[in-house]
Amino acid sequence: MIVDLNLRGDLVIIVGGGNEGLKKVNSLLTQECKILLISDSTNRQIQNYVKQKKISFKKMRLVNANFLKKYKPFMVLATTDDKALNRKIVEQAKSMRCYAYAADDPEASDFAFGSVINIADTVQIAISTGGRSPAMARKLKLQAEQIFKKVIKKEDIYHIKLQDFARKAAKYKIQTFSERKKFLYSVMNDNHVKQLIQDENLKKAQKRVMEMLDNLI
Ligand SMILES: C[C@@]1(CC(=O)O)c2cc3[nH]c(cc4nc(cc5[nH]c(cc(n2)[C@H]1CCC(=O)O)[C@@](C)(CC(=O)O)[C@@H]5CCC(=O)O)C(CC(=O)O)=C4CCC(=O)O)c(CCC(=O)O)c3CC(=O)O
Ligand SMILES: NC(=O)C1=CN([C@@H]2O[C@H](COP(=O)(O)OP(=O)(O)OC[C@H]3O[C@@H](n4cnc5c(N)ncnc54)[C@H](O)[C@@H]3O)[C@@H](O)[C@H]2O)C=CC1
Repeated sequence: MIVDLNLRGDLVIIVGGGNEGLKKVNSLLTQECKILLISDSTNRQIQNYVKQKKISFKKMRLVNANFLKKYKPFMVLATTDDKALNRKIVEQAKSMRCYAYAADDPEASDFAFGSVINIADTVQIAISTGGRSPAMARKLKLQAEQIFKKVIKKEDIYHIKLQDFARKAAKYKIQTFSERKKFLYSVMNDNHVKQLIQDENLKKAQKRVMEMLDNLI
């Protein structure tokens, strides 16, 4: 099952600062969570993230998973190249009731990563082969990316941003679900809104939404 996790404000610990550790940091950076990376060495990209204060870093050579007890993570990702250590980290994380993952151990992990197409940090499309072939998941992503980047247009991204605005305003001002739904579709199909979005004028489109909302009441 593919789900879109809400990690906002949560602590995620990544152990291992190599290729896999970096991939995981990159997936988490957009999620507004706190990221702590623990590793005895890192690469340049990770060092840049530390300098930019996007992640916290502890330089440490681990022999077991006892260090985890000091923290209250929501999720723990073991990405070292030491299988026995990764397994110990997963076991410790599970005993603390947090979500556990090891890059080299799909059986022991609570979840797997999909191959994700990210469009304007607004739409995410995940492809998974359920562990059958990560290489094919990547290949299909590259193929599908070409198509989705044509199908999902700049206007759609603006419409998503405007819908986000409109549904927050509607939740506050319109009492019933069916009326809110009708209103949101009317915003999507409104010719004036469509024109403003064509002109990339989100501010005026938001004003138009508020007018439409006022006209309802
Ligand atoms: C089960 C899963 C759990 C997980 O880690 O999440 C898993 C497990 C493992 N992958 C391994 C190897 C490779 N992984 C990739 C690539 C990706 N792997 C990803 C996900 C997943 N990998 C989950 C299943 C997803 C699914 O099935 O759809 C992607 C989609 C997302 C991501 O990693 O963020 C990302 C592409 C991202 C992108 O670019 O779009 C490549 C290809 C390459 O690098 O070019 C190879 C080499 C070729 C090959 O093996 O296919 C090994 C080591 C095996 C060994 O030692 O031989 C294990 C461990 C094992 O199987 O024991
Ligand atoms: N799930 C996936 O998609 C994939 C998984 N893998 C698996 O992921 C694992 C990691 O791969 P890479 O990141 O490429 O390896 P890597 O060698 O680039 O990185 C390993 C990192 O772990 C750190 N580390 C190792 N032992 C440590 C210890 N005792 N204490 C603290 N830090 C320690 C190292 O300093 C290094 O930063 C491998 O076991 C590999 O089989 C590899 C490719 C894809």
